[in-house]
Amino acid sequence: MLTCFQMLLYASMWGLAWAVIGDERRAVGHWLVYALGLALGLALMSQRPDMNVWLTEIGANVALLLAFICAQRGMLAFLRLPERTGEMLVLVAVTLAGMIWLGPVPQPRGWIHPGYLVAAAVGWVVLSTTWRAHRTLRDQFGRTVARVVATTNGVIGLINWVRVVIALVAPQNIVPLHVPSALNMGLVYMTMAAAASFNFMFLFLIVLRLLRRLTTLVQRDALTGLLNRRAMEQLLDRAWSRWRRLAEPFTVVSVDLDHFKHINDTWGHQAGDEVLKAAAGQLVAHVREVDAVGRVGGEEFMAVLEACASGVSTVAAERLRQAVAAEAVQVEAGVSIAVTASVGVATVSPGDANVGEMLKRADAALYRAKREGRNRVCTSEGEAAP
Ligand SMILES: Nc1nc2c(ncn2[C@@H]2O[C@H](COP(=O)(O)OP(=O)(O)OP(=O)(O)O)[C@@H](O)[C@H]2O)c(=O)[nH]1
Repeated sequence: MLTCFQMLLYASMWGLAWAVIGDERRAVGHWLVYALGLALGLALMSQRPDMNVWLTEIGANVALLLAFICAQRGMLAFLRLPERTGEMLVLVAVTLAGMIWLGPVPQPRGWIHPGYLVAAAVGWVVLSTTWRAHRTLRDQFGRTVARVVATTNGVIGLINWVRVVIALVAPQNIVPLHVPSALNMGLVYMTMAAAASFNFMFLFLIVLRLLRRLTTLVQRDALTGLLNRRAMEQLLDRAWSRWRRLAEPFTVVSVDLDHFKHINDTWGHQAGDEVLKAAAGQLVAHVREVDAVGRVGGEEFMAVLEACASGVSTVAAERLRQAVAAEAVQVEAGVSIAVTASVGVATVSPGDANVGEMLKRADAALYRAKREGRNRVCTSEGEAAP
């Protein structure tokens, strides 16, 4: 009954989550049914041998099997993996047929008991799903999380298979689940611990995913996926601190697309958006991994080049200008347009009192590039040949 109460607590937790977390409703719905199904199955089992034997034997076992299937389908839904519906339907049909054929057996006679049929099926569902989900879990949440889930699920699956093995090799040790025995108590505690771990782990993963989404919303530009102005400012502050402490130079490259208003006016806003995305892709593809690229205004981008002194900064900026100019963007079927960009470069210098002064120098260089004919790189010290 204690385990049943624990499951009802999880059910209320998932019920609450279902009401407030829109994006993960499918997975959360599965876990709500899982906790309710487990609570129902355990409640029915605890009524043995007083209640109807079909309900407490077959009914309870069916509830448990469906509950575990829901738990695993929830995991697959959460990871956006196929939910194996056909496979599960076959499994339920075969197990149900087997249980009905065996009929309710209130006093287990060795392995001849519907409960062991269900235990074998549950073990398979849990372990095979864990196997399938492991790599995706590791890719999305890292090794540690994947290991914790594999261990938790592994324990749940193995508990079920161990029950079947004990029933097969030492049937004399088996006493009905509602009768307290060392084996049964061990099973109950292990099940409680594994269930707690499973439920809290996935609640934690939902929160983690929401946090990641929020971070992305706060730091990324929705159109291009690049860092936004706020994220670039934070990044510049960190680069500035490194410069002050370690004298590690860095360079700011301001990139502004030329005549972008004309592109919008001629081909429409959507075509303009495509041009912005293409330029963003080109910029990201042409900086080093340690560098960062952001969209800091309508058609204005910025690259922060780490550990980059003035000698190489012009070469890097020129590479970015050429990369934008090299990409013809398709704005209509059969119509591609060339886009150019003006670029201003400033490398941090001992004369800068703060990062703002450095940015002003980069902006001044950019305006000079515009004034002097566009599609060129200007540095804050002097113009570089395009
Ligand atoms: N499609 C699209 N256009 C945008 C977006 N943000 C800003 N713009 C447009 O970008 C244009 C910028 O125009 P201007 O500042 O005159 O710059 P420009 O036409 O590139 O001229 P120069 O910089 O002098 O070469 C404006 O028409 C804005 O409406 C956006 O997210 N999508």
